[in-house]
Amino acid sequence: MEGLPQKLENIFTNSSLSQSATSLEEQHINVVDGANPFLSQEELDNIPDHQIRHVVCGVIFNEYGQVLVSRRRAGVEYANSLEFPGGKVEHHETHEQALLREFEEEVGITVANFKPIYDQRVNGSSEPFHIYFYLIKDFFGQPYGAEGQDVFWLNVDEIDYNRFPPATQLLIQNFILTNEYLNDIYRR
Ligand SMILES: Nc1nc2c([nH]c(=O)n2[C@H]2C[C@H](O)[C@@H](COP(=O)(O)OP(=O)(O)OP(=O)(O)O)O2)c(=O)[nH]1
Ligand SMILES: [Mg+2]
Repeated sequence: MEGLPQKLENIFTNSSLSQSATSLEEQHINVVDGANPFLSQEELDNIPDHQIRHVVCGVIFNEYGQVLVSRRRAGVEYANSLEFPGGKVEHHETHEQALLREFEEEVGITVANFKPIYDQRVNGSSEPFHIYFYLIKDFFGQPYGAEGQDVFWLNVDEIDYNRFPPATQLLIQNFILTNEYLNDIYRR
């Protein structure tokens, strides 16, 4: 793990999974009841790429190996759950442009140098979406809750993945807590 900051190296070698998942209700995460019918994974996969909404989210580490997290506000899908900053890609945008815009709008920083980590199609409450998570290797500025939301740096060993939406739980379990893969990406 040459080249990685010491703390980040520890994260990638010492992580373990001990918690078991609890339901969203038990976690007090509000799943909005929508009219969207539940689609099987096969049905989700059969939606043409240009007909499904794209969502991009960014995972950023600081020099202490902490990860940037914000809290979703009341009244939105997955209200009060934690999230990685990001949002919906607009029609004219690339994923990179959307990440740049979302990070400026939501946490007031300029981001650069993106590496894809993981993506998944999801049954949203109002429409299906395809969510893409990127590792963001560079950023400029000090993050803050630019939309009035809580934003904070979290030690990776303090992440409770139950507090995130389901797609993000999978990302955390498979690519952040147990991680050789992310380390590989980080070095590329
Ligand atoms: N930002 C973010 N969204 C996530 C995560 N996990 C997850 O399932 N989502 C879902 C929640 C939403 O249904 C969807 C889009 O995110 P969003 O609500 O942030 O979209 P946005 O910033 O464009 O917000 P808006 O303009 O629609 O209000 O992605 C995550 O880790 N971060
Ligand atoms: Mg957002």
